[in-house]
Amino acid sequence: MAKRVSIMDAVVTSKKTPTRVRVAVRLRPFMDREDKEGVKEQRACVRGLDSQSLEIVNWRNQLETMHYQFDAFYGTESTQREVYTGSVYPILSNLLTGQNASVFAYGPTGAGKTHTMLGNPAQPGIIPRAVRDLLQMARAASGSSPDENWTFSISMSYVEIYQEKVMDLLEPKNKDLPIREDKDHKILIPGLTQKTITTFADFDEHFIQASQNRTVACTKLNDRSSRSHAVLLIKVQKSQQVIPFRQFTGKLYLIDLAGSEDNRRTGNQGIRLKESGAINSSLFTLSKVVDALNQGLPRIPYRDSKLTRLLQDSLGGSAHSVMIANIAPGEKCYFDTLTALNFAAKSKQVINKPFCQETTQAAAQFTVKRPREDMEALTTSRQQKKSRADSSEESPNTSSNVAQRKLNLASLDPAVVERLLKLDKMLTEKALKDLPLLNTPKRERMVLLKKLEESQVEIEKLREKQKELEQKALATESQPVKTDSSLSDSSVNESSFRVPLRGRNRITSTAKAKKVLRVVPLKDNNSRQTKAILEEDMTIFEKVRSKCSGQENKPGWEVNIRTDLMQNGREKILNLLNTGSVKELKSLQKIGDKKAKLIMGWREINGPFKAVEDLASLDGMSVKLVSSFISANIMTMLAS
Ligand SMILES: Nc1ncnc2c1ncn2[C@@H]1O[C@H](COP(=O)(O)OP(=O)(O)OP(=O)(O)O)[C@@H](O)[C@H]1O
Repeated sequence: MAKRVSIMDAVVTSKKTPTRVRVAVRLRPFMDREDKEGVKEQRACVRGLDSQSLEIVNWRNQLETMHYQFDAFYGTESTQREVYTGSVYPILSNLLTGQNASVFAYGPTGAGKTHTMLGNPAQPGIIPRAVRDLLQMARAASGSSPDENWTFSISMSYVEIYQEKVMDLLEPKNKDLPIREDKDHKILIPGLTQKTITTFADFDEHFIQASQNRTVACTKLNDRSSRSHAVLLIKVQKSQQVIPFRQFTGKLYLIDLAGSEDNRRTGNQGIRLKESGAINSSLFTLSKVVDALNQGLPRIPYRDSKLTRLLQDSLGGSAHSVMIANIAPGEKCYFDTLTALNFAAKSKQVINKPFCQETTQAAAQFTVKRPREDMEALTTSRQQKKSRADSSEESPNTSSNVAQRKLNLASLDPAVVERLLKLDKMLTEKALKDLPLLNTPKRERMVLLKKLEESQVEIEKLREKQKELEQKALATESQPVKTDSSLSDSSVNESSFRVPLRGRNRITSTAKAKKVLRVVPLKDNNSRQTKAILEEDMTIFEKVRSKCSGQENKPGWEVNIRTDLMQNGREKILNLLNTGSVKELKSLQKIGDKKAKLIMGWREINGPFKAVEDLASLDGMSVKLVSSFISANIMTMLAS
């Protein structure tokens, strides 16, 4: 039986390699505003020691300091580029192999999270740099392996979690979107807007517009304080354009968390206080998630807040994660800084298990068949039609059928498909990506359609060839074969036909007749007529062992029947095939109930058989089987 595989059935998951969450700390410089407020005159409570460690004053004893070690420490003089190249760029390549990654900025309000993630036109931050590099990496990888023919498609989504509601920043009317988890524990936001980006200009356009929808407000500690957690999702889809149409999807989360707020210092009231409550509560859940992961607790409270639900992949999940803890230098921020450092320190113990998942789309197109079935498919067009009919009878809900219907939908002229694909390839090669002709799934379907068309033409050609060969073989078989003089028994006519009893052992060379056997009639063995026919017209020879083909042949038997008798027998078989009832047909050798019914059916549809050989077009019959059917019945027919 042919086995059908559904369109997305073939899913391969790579080995999960445990990887620690990477933690970097960035200390921002004193700001002008802090100068005016006299904050700068205060002592800095924290300072860097080297590229990985820092010290902070011990609040219990001002003469002591506490040391912290991280994966990276960026001091007040560090540039946006240093932070990006040191901590973010190294994880980006994972996206192109179908793995997830996430970068999130954590820290108290006003400590520099938005500056680090977004920056400004003069000092672009992680987000614009990562998007630009991903676009470049994808472009370079598209042409790197012409044999495998990979294409990349990059899309973006942008959400904010404002007061425990997921808001679509690309489509502001999508408020309070749900967060779901699929069977592989991957987090999804159904209904979230996704924009394809092929150039950085595309990204800029969507991002700038979406950023205007973000909720920011002036607080005592920050003129433009983020009142929500902002999550930019960049999806990289890598698709193979040739069989087996492998596909990888990597997701990059770039997260600018809202800052923890001490409302005695922010002076928040009313709505700002409410926002602050939601922010602090979700950050508290974030801290509980990290604690639970570090303690190996069976329940991790991801579901206790929208933020942790969304970060599920980044903390203890499948992403390569980088946390950048932003801190401010002033003494006034001491406890916020200490809390951020403690959170950062415990986060670096969290272990993630990144893996990549590969789907193969081609599966639905190709049925897995045993070689025998392939042969049968080639010999009878009828069987082909039947199998096609079978597949269309499948339940409409099976995914293979869905794929089939998709193909039917795209029932375009093959020449049109060919031209569309060529055009699309030209556009891709010329990097006219802002003019996409076909989206990825459409293109894949077109490629599949073309392949299918080509295979069908190929099958048709093979079928023709097979028919030709069969006819040739038949013609050769039905030609008189000259017998060797050594076989010139009086009963063997020169123009006799050879009907093999054992096809494979048939020997037509100079085999010497050893002994003559009399055949016992198959039916009515008392009939005089039969005896006469047998004695007169048939002789069976035991063949001697022969080395004609370089190997020893087993002794075989061969019957030679006079041409006119042979013809007579065939006509009798043909007559029975055309007029016999099921019962009468079953009286023939090698015809059972099923075949008898098939013969009746064939007659009804096509009219009478013109030759016994027409039986080959029945399901389950072949030229070879018909030949052995004739051999098995001819003598009985002659005797009847
Ligand atoms: N490394 C830095 N170099 C120069 N300026 C910085 C740096 N970090 C932060 N700033 C400035 O400090 C101010 C506050 O930073 P930012 O808005 O990024 O803080 P935040 O942590 O995002 O605050 P909130 O949580 O309230 O949104 C901004 O004016 C920003 O430009």
